[in-house]
Amino acid sequence: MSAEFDHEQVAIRTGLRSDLPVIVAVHSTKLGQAVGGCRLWRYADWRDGLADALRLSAGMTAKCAVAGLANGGGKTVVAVPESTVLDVALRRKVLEDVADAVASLNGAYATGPDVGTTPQDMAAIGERTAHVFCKPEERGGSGDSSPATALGTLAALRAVRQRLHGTSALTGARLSVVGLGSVGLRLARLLAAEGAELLVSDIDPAKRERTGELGATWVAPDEGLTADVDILVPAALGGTLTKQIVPELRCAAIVGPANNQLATPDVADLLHRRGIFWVPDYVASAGGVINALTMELHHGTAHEARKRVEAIEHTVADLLHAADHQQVTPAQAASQLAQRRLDTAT
Ligand SMILES: NC(=O)c1ccc[n+]([C@@H]2O[C@H](COP(=O)([O-])OP(=O)(O)OC[C@H]3O[C@@H](n4cnc5c(N)ncnc54)[C@H](O)[C@@H]3O)[C@@H](O)[C@H]2O)c1
Repeated sequence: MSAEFDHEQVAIRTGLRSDLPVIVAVHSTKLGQAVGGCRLWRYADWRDGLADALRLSAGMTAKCAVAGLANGGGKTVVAVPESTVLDVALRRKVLEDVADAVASLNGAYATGPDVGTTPQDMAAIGERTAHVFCKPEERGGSGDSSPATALGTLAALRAVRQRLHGTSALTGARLSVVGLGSVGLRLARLLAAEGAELLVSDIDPAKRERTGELGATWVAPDEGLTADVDILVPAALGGTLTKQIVPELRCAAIVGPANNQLATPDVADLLHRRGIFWVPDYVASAGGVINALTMELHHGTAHEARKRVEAIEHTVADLLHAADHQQVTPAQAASQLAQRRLDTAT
């Protein structure tokens, strides 16, 4: 993030009902209404929550711009002190405070689920403001974003497979999926159905039961990361790609839905120097947000939403091509594309 303040506005208020700090950062509305999830998380110092809101809202601007969405970036963070017990009653008050903060921005920003919040919480927020997405299907929303995120990651994988082996079919491709949660398991099922050869891993040993249905081989997460495969698919938490792990990697490419995969930004250059394609996580994982925004904020059909999610394949193919052409990393090509789209916005 730049050292200069480059957000359009940041609202920080003490929630009237919850008495907790509610932070809404609107980074950009150049391309359209700013969007970004509501993070309900514990912080030792509320200013760490502010730093998260600033960083994550800027990330949403880039994510929407590269995905070709007519939206900008924003984020809500409710910074819960470590000593506070977040019971059902307090949670309800928090959601009402968030709804009022979002409503006060008069449509500049819409919120959705993030770490610590769910589609049900969005329904509660939706009782006080229309500027919310990913409500449950029975409440008129698009519901759980994991299936669309998995589908979008599959599209990104196709582009990389094409680049590596001249075919977009994943049949016979060797992949290591690290993390069998909501997205990882769905993605592994799609890959297994297409005949990919899968290694799967998770820190939760109970997930091992899934290997049978997937026809996959179970390995420890560390082994999964450094396995000799075509494509590594990080689908757990962030920060797994460290400077130390880069020399150990034996994959040709890394494409996965996990957020913030790089421990530090310079790892993108190290991967590039090792000849490993790394598709930025915010590009590969955009399916969920593309689906929700297309259906809920832009009132498109499920079919249109699916087509836009599948178009991630073209986005990634174009980025790999641009990276080659300009002798830059795919990460640099993605941020250049985002900047171009923002610069040309009217
Ligand atoms: N759910 C979405 O629509 C969505 C959208 C964009 C990005 N993402 C990102 O994708 C990733 C997965 O999301 P999810 O919704 O499936 O989460 P999840 O919590 O359902 O699943 C995460 C899985 O990773 C496992 N895990 C945690 N640490 C691990 C480790 N060190 N090694 C191996 N496994 C580990 C957990 O046991 C769990 O099974 C997250 O980084 C999330 O931020 C998700």
